[in-house]
Amino acid sequence: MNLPLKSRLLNDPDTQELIQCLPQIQTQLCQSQQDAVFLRKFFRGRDIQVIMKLYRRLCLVTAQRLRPVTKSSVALAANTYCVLRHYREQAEAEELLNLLSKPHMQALLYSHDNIALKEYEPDISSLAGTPDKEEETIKLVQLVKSNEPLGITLQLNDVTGGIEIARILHGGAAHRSGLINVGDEVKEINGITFHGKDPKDMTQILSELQGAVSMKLGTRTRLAKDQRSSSTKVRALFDYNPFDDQMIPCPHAGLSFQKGDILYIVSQEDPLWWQAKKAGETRAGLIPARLLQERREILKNAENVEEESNRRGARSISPCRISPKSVRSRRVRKMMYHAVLNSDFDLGEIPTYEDVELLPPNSKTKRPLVLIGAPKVGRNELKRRLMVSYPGHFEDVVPFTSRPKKPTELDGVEYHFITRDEMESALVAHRFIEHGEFKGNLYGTRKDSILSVINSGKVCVLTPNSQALRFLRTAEIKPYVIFIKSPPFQQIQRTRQRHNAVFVFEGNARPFMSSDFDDIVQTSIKLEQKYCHLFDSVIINENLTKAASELITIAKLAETKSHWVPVSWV
Ligand SMILES: Nc1ncnc2c1ncn2[C@@H]1O[C@H](COP(=O)(O)OP(=O)(O)OP(=O)(O)O)[C@@H](O)[C@H]1O
Repeated sequence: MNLPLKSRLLNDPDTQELIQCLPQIQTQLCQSQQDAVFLRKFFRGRDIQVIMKLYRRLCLVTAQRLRPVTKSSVALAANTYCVLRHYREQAEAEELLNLLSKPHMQALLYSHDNIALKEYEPDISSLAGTPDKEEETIKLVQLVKSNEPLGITLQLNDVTGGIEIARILHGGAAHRSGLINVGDEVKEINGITFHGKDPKDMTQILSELQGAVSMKLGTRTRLAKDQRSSSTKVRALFDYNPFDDQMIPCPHAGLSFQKGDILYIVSQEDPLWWQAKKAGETRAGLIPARLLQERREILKNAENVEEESNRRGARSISPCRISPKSVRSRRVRKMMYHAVLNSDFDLGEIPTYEDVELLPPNSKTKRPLVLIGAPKVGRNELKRRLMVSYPGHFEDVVPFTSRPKKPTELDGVEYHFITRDEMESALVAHRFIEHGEFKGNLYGTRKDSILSVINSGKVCVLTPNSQALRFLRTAEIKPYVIFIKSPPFQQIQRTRQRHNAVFVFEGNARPFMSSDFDDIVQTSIKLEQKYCHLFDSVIINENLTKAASELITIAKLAETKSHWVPVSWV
């Protein structure tokens, strides 16, 4: 049976074949005349004829298409390069290495991969309907990577399984290119597929890439989040090495620093990982944000407190140790608390970052010098030497006491003599930066005594216990803190014995013993561990003359140069 079809469609061999089969189908399948009419109409319909034509075209394209041998010749060449480097002594290998390193060759391979990666199938979507407006676009970015990292970190998108750009580090190669955005999905880099892989593995691969880096990125229509910039400067209160950090998204993107380093925070976009750089550096790196570091420190402190309490159980230490009157000074020495184990201060502090600013020198009000150190390390000896170096320039403060005045003493010279009641009410009003009790009498240093030296235009020199730092480090006082550090055991023993140094306790002087040196060294180590983030300078008190001259130099610098201080002091 012949069906009247338009000649245009009759020329289509597939349609013709189908129509020729119709009588057979009709005989075998159609039970009723009505069904046969329906089938005839269906096959004569325009839609089925277009579909058949399309199908034939697709079959032709598939059969004729030239397929590339590889879609990742750049990666192949890179691998070959790495292998061949070990055979440089062979002329052929050297020649091939030369060839592969030529920019033209690399560009050729890169173009090859680009073409190979494009699927030149017929655009079915244009036949089927309008394309999806939400569909991502692919961009190809080429960067040249030297020894510096690309400056990106990766993260897994749990929904799509893709690996996305989590951060772009300020000043890094990716940032400078201006072509990469946070949220872009990394499809491929140098022919290596990223989708579905572990971001850590891919980060490692990224760090090993050298030379031209070809990135195929999927980018959505949504705008990448702006990287919030920040002009905060902080002093690091802890040491940090990204390669020791299990949590950092990419150790190569991290910035290592040491306690006391000043860091410029360039982005706080991520609540857990900030981007920071050091002074004079252009490239930023990742550092743990304050929030993250605080959490870590709280955990660490909890462990330390437990260890400490176990240790203390074994050897009990008096929390209040009072040192006696010095044979050299007419004033009672005021080491009233054990300097290491008063936990009030320690528990209140979580050393992460301190916001800082540069404080310029002020010729009218000079910053007090605060010498911190282990008992008997030599702070008062150094203070004395400093004060005689420029008579009238430095001044120490006169402490208060509830002890009755002796006939040989003058009020306001050795001490300010006040009653116990007056002393106690001043203590309640927090007027003392440190205080203690010795043989039933109260002794202490008042804050207003320090302020009056500062306001007199002189440089106040203090040797308080380390806990007093908490009350001294205020915008009002702005102390410059110098740690007088003990040298190791053998050196402290040698220098003190050579100098016939005396250990003064409860008014009695005796030579130093081995255990005294051991105490000084150990306490010094503990003090440094606990408070080094508060020190502006450190002097090792080994050779007395040298240490004193260092102190004089530091005192001059403290007075004449700008220094980083807590931002609230400026
Ligand atoms: N570098 C040094 N070399 C030799 N002897 C030193 C040195 N430094 C200090 N001394 C001596 O050590 C002794 C203790 O020093 P000093 O009294 O200054 O200690 P301190 O830290 O002020 O003690 P305290 O904490 O009791 O106030 C003194 O006899 C002092 O002369």
